[in-house]
Amino acid sequence: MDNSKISVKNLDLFYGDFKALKNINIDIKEKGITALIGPSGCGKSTFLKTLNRMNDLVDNVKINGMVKIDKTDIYDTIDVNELRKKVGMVFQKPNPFPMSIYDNIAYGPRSHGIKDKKTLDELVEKSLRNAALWDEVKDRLKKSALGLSGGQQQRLCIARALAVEPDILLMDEPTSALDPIATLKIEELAIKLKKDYTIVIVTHSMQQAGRISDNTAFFLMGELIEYGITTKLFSNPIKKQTEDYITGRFG
Ligand SMILES: Nc1ncnc2c1ncn2[C@@H]1O[C@H](COP(=O)(O)OP(=O)(O)OP(=O)(O)O)[C@@H](O)[C@H]1O
Repeated sequence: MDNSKISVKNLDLFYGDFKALKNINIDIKEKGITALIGPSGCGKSTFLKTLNRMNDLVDNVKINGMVKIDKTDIYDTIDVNELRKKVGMVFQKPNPFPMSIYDNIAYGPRSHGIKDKKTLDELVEKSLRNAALWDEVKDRLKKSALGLSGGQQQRLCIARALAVEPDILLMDEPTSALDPIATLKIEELAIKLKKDYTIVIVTHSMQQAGRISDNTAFFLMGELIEYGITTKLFSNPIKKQTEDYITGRFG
């Protein structure tokens, strides 16, 4: 599809001899939330990491096929640092750096050459506001990020990802370590951010996929079984495997 933000064609991924992704084809439109669901070990995280080449860091990984972002093959022509600036990532466990809240957010922009204090101050405030954290931390910016609650730390990690002004945000089970209230805040935040960003989120929770995503992709044993509009996939799945999974018959 021509207007895809992310276009994946015939993607296979091997860990050594093990084929973890099998001929994945998917087009993801700009903006909105795409949820990746499926039972443990089906390849959701592996697929997510192909979108910013995080698998490059794993030994013995072999990838065939094509991943295009904005029509550029990310395994061919693009500089990995530029790619990771454009495609931010948030992980399962909040992982703030052991430094102040301010420095956590300023870290990315500084590493991309921004030194001016006023510019950094503005970026820090904007990113924290975007991540719905500013009001809670504006009086303690110089305090350690490790003193924040788990939910605040996860929003800090989202703010840190936003600070380098990405287009795409990858989230790998971002609420699995959080309580229900912190989870709700992250979900509300994701819904707000999807107006401006293309978000791809791995979730174990079908309820979460149903609450926040526009489109859902169901994976099973390394294959993409079904992909479509979330409400339709959950109410009227095309494939039997999808129906079995969403009705709790396996997984
Ligand atoms: N670094 C690795 N080396 C070898 N095999 C791996 C590696 N990472 C993942 N795998 C295997 O690839 C398959 C897919 O794993 P992946 O983590 O992508 O699944 P997942 O759907 O995200 O699972 P979960 O929901 O449990 O996180 C699994 O069989 C897993 O054991």
